Amino acid sequence: MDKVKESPIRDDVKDDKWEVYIGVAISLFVVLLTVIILWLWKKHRPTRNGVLLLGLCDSGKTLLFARLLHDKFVSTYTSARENYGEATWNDQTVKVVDIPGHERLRGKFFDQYKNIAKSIIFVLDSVSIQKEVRDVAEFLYTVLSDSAISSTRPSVLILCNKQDVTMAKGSGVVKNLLEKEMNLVRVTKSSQLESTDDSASSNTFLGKAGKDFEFAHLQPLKVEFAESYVRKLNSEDDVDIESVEKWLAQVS
Ligand SMILES: Nc1nc2c(ncn2[C@@H]2O[C@H](COP(=O)(O)OP(=O)(O)OP(=O)(O)O)[C@@H](O)[C@H]2O)c(=O)[nH]1
Repeated sequence: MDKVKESPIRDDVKDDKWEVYIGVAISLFVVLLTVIILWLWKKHRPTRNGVLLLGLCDSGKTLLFARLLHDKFVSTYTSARENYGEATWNDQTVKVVDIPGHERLRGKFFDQYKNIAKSIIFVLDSVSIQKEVRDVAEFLYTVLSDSAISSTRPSVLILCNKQDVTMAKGSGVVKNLLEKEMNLVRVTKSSQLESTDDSASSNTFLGKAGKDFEFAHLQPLKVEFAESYVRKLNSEDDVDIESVEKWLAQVS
């Protein structure tokens, strides 16, 4: 009887099959690993649904916070820590954080919450703005030039508060005052950076080099201005925060 000769190709075919199986298994493993890594990254990534209330001491942040969240007047004192609460605008639940204005505290709390900022309300006292313009501009410059802010670009509202007081400056005047002062602050900050050769600085240059500072030059970071009062001198329950509520509904 003739012996059936085994084809030498058979082993090669078997080997090829195994290679295909191993290839498919490796591909599946890589896909699965990618899905797991993406899922873990998404789970641990901070959700940007925060509204940060920033500004100097006594600008009215805590009163605004109480109005927005509880629709009531509260007696306030200089905040030593943040106030935190949740509110809903446009069917979106957002975290509202009132950051203390004190110079020694605001940096720490801003750093803690800046990564969740979807929007920032920078509250200022429109009565004392002329006197405080340097401090306001310096803090505002620090906030807007922070690398976390320039990369995530939250919507920014500069709220000219205390409009119930006759001496209060309107938002147009405040904007002009701030643009002039931001120009000076930018020169100081830039020369400070040059003299320290701080190449690791996390702050960005604001506006257009060689041109006077304008908020419009910060695009695509959008900075808007509005007016409000969260109480009247002799009437705690007379408020006007319509501009803020409209803006929040727009940006939430
Ligand atoms: N007339 C008037 N007074 C205001 C207004 N908003 C706040 N105030 C008063 O300003 C003072 C400071 O208000 P707060 O809300 O505590 O200020 P803040 O910005 O939270 O201050 P810090 O906690 O120190 O950062 C309080 O006496 C308020 O009653 C306003 O719109 N009009």
